[in-house]
Amino acid sequence: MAKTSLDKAKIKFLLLEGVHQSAVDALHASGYTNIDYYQKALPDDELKQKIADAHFVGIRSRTQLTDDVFAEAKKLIAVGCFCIGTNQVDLKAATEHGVAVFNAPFSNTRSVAELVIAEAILLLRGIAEKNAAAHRGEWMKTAVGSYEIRGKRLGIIGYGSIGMQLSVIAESLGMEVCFTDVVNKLPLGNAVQVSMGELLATSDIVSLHVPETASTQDMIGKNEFAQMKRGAILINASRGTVVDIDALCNALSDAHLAGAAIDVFPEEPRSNSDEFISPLREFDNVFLTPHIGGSTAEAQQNIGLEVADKLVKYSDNGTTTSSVNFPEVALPAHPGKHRVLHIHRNVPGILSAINQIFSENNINISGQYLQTNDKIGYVVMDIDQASSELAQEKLSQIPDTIRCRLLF
Ligand SMILES: NC(=O)C1=CN([C@@H]2O[C@H](COP(=O)(O)OP(=O)(O)OC[C@H]3O[C@@H](n4cnc5c(N)ncnc54)[C@H](O)[C@@H]3O)[C@@H](O)[C@H]2O)C=CC1
Ligand SMILES: O=C(O)C(=O)COP(=O)(O)O
Repeated sequence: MAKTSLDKAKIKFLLLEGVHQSAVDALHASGYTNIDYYQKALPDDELKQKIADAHFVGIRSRTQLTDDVFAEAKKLIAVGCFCIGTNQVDLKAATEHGVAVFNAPFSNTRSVAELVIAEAILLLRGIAEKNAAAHRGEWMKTAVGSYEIRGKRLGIIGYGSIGMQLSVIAESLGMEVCFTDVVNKLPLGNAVQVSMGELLATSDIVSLHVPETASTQDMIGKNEFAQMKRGAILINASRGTVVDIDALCNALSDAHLAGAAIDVFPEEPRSNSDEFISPLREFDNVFLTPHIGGSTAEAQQNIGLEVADKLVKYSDNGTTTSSVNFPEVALPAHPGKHRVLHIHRNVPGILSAINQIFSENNINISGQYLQTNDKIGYVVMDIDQASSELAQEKLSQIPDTIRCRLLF
């Protein structure tokens, strides 16, 4: 088991939102036992209080890590998003505080795609409505407005990991697939890339798979609904901010849309004991699911293992592979040596300042690794034990240093 300069029992992990047990087990197996675990997202003031002495925090999509929260998190080394989206984290603030952020970019992709396909089939058969009616004692046996998905056109907005997975499954069921994306993408199978206008005007089902960004805010509103075919359906398992909910309610009230499946909302309850409030509750022909697109046993277990592993590697030896905000460095073990990790703003002259300190103090470097992105530089040096504290002290004084850690 790798040793760290700080006693592992003192390295505190704050895990929120019911992160899967596999993460806890993986941390324990690597010697990290100081785990503060919560099933729900914490209110802002409690979050600030709990994060103040945490070295690592694990969250899912609900917890907002803002600049204010990072300002309180004086000891924080890394954030693990146990999900795909990282929009809930102020990545700029994380970077400026020298905090590496990791996520699980693929582990729940399949779960989301399967849910979307299931919803597409059920919505084209009017099952949401018929099911709700049956629960009230009504018998809606009719073929009117019921269709197979075979031969129907699926329009995917955002052809990334989930959009592409969905595309393949949909084609295997006999659907025709078109998609739109800000980037030119290699279409899988017979899918075709089209403009947003063409996608909206020709698709029987429109499914959203974009991240939450400024460009996707309210991307589907009144104008977009007006361009959709009468009787089409909308599926949103991306982020709540992507759809204008009032405009969606109007499109449903006017029966312009035949139905919808919405998994994500602009405001989501913090825990299962809080009420879910939405104007969509009145529509029988809308599947409302509590942000569970990625919530399957398979996905959650894999995410737990994947993100815990990334946090452990970063804590044990400084590896940042697949970090979403840090330069990526895959580091070998450093037996018998101390490892200095220097995170700095990416301005000219830092590497030469570092090397000058080593040369002036006669410190031999047995391994040096450097990677930068547009914001920060990450330099890792393996040196003799006798010089490591001096090196850390001197390196910390270099202007534009964000953080300097020592591992052994
Ligand atoms: N409901 C749930 O439980 C889950 C929701 N998600 C959400 O799904 C999103 C997508 O996930 P992935 O497919 O893995 O992400 P991805 O990053 O692989 O794909 C996103 C795609 O959207 C495209 N895109 C970005 N801005 C766009 C715009 N303005 N117009 C058109 N295309 C645009 C990108 O170029 C990319 O191809 C995540 O960011 C997350 O918010 C992810 C997992 C579970
Ligand atoms: O992976 C994502 O981006 C999701 O939206 C899933 O979020 P969750 O972990 O279920 O809160």
